[in-house]
Amino acid sequence: MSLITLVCRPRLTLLVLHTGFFPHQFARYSLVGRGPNHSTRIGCQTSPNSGLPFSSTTQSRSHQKSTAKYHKMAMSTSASAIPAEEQARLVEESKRLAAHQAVKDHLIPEYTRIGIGSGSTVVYVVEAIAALGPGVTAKMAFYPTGAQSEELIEAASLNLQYINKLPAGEQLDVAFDGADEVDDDLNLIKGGGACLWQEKIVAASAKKFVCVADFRKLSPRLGTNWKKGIPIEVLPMAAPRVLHELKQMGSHNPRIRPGLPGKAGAIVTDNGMWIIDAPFSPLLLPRDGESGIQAGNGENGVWTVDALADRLIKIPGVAEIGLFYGKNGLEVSTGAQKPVAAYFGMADGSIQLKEPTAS
Ligand SMILES: O=C[C@H](O)[C@H](O)[C@H](O)COP(=O)(O)O
Repeated sequence: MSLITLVCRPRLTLLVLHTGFFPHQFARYSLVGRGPNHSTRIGCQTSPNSGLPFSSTTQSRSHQKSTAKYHKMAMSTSASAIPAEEQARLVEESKRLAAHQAVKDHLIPEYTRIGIGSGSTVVYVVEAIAALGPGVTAKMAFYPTGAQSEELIEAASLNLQYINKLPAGEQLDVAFDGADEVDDDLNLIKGGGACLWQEKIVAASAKKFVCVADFRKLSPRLGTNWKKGIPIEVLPMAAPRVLHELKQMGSHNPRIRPGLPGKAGAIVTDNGMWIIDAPFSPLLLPRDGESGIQAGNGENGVWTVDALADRLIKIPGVAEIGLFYGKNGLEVSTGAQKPVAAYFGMADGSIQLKEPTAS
């Protein structure tokens, strides 16, 4: 890979790179800085993402200038214009591109403890790590977030270790994971593949959590592109009363996720729980509440991410929720749920990187 251009401004850095993944075109790598005011046991599955549109044209105003390229890409890849096979290929290449760049940027050879998330994008994270060879990886231990990532680690002949063996008070150096949707504040929806509880434990155990995704996951607000609802891991015996409470909170048609076609009845997670998918109207960002607008506390079904997450986790019977919110690892030394960086492979072969900026 050869660096062609490097431009740095206070909140915007643009790197233009060639990559080997898209030999037919230049792959661009853009870093978008954000201002504070911008806008049968099935266990973990690879998330089908059928609820996502192939292309997304939604971006906050503050991102319009820096993501003009993104709009161009989205228009040129409308679902009707591109055959399904080509769409699938572009999505897979986008995932691979994001994953390889994230590993290149964040897997420092001196690291010894690495968290590996779940889903179809993480497959390329493991691919990129394995490609580094035993000379780099032999002294590293890899911590899975469920049965699927455990298999990925073993299949790549990487050293498997478990989070319950992490000495108290110590942290992973980095954790990589996918997401179903990522908003302007780097809040995430996760759990589309029925993994979320172990993912949250591993992400919160890492000094830095890095998210990898394809362009369909990029969204100004959670619930804009991902319409299936917020995945909530629940104790099976509590499911009926959790459903009732979710409806009272304004969720539109929350449902227990079925295990079909693989399993009749409810899907069962790696932790023996069920998943409820609870759709809400697109969630506001915390600043909407702070700006004096009377919204975000559930009145008329309108929630901010933080208010909804705080409320959901308190429902008796809820084990964990698929909202990753609050602080990131740059803001707190332990327990952060939000990523310090999110890499999006774009359909035109570029990479968009979202990072928090100091306020
Ligand atoms: O439950 C699944 C996990 O949260 C995944 O990380 C998430 O669904 C994204 O999966 P994928 O990379 O397959 O889109």
